[in-house]
Amino acid sequence: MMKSSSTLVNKNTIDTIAIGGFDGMHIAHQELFKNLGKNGAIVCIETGYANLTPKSYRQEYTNYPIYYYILENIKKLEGIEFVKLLKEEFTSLKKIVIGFDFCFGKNRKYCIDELKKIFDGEVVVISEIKFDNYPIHSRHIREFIKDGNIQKANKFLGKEYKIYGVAIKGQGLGKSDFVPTINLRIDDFLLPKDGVYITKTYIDNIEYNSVTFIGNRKTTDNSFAIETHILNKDIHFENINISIKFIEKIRDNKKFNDFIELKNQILEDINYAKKYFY
Ligand SMILES: Cc1cc2nc3c(=O)[nH]c(=O)nc-3n(C[C@H](O)[C@H](O)[C@H](O)COP(=O)(O)O)c2cc1C
Ligand SMILES: Nc1ncnc2c1ncn2[C@@H]1O[C@H](COP(=O)(O)OP(=O)(O)O)[C@@H](O)[C@H]1O
Repeated sequence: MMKSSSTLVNKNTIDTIAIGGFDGMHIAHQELFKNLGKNGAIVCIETGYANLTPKSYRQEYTNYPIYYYILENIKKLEGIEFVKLLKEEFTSLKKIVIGFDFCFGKNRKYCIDELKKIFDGEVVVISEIKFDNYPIHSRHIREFIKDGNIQKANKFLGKEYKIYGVAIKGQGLGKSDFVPTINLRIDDFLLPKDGVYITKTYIDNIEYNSVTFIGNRKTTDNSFAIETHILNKDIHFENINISIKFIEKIRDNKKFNDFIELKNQILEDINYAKKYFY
């Protein structure tokens, strides 16, 4: 039932765990982790809809080992059964760190008070963390990203929003008629609103300044594309695994009357991004 992302840590030494979904590994999640001490671990409840840091991508944002429970497998457990499961998994467990709104088990009927009654160790409860008086939650961050409000999403995340994908073949028009681009296929990650963004692109762990287009190529073949143009470099790469960090939205997607108008706009986008970087 449980999958460990860390093979280096002996589970029996873990004395403190933080529990939650932790999609995004945002600022509030990091506040919980500050209470984990030197033998801590993170227990992720996988809901199946995590799309800010899906699957094991959460590990990039913490040095603590992460263990996963599939929600489907544990959601029917009574409180006592869930705590028993945790104690069996982590035989030295003494402390559980949760947020103010943590509930678990059958019909989510067990919350902080019940956990304190059932668990014979310490329960540390973190009160609601806010940014500029606005509560920080993954669902709010998803809305910011869907609105293209990347700067706000990044503030809540405490880092730049990053997605992973693979390079795929494009129309072959970029190089000849516009600017060269890497076309991407992205699975699992939430995509920002259609438009053009200032981004950083990572290939083989090398960071490149870039601009990224997301949307239907209304001016050419109308098909959906995610395309990145690397600034100031003609790159050749073998690795098809690519990641992109979003910094700021430049503009919405648009249909142009002809290729020349689109090319001029792309050159303007590039200049705008260059002003940010250089
Ligand atoms: C910075 C940038 C901005 C773009 N903006 C638009 C746009 O507003 N409307 C559009 O139809 N296509 C836009 N595109 C996509 C171009 O249509 C696309 O790069 C071109 O069709 C080449 O596609 P290919 O790489 O598959 O050959 C943009 C591309 C880049 C790199
Ligand atoms: N803004 C917050 N302040 C304090 N604790 C939080 C906050 N957001 C989440 N938590 C706690 O972090 C853990 C993971 O919560 P989760 O539900 O995955 O986060 P989110 O609410 O962002 O979706 C839970 O124990 C939860 O109570």
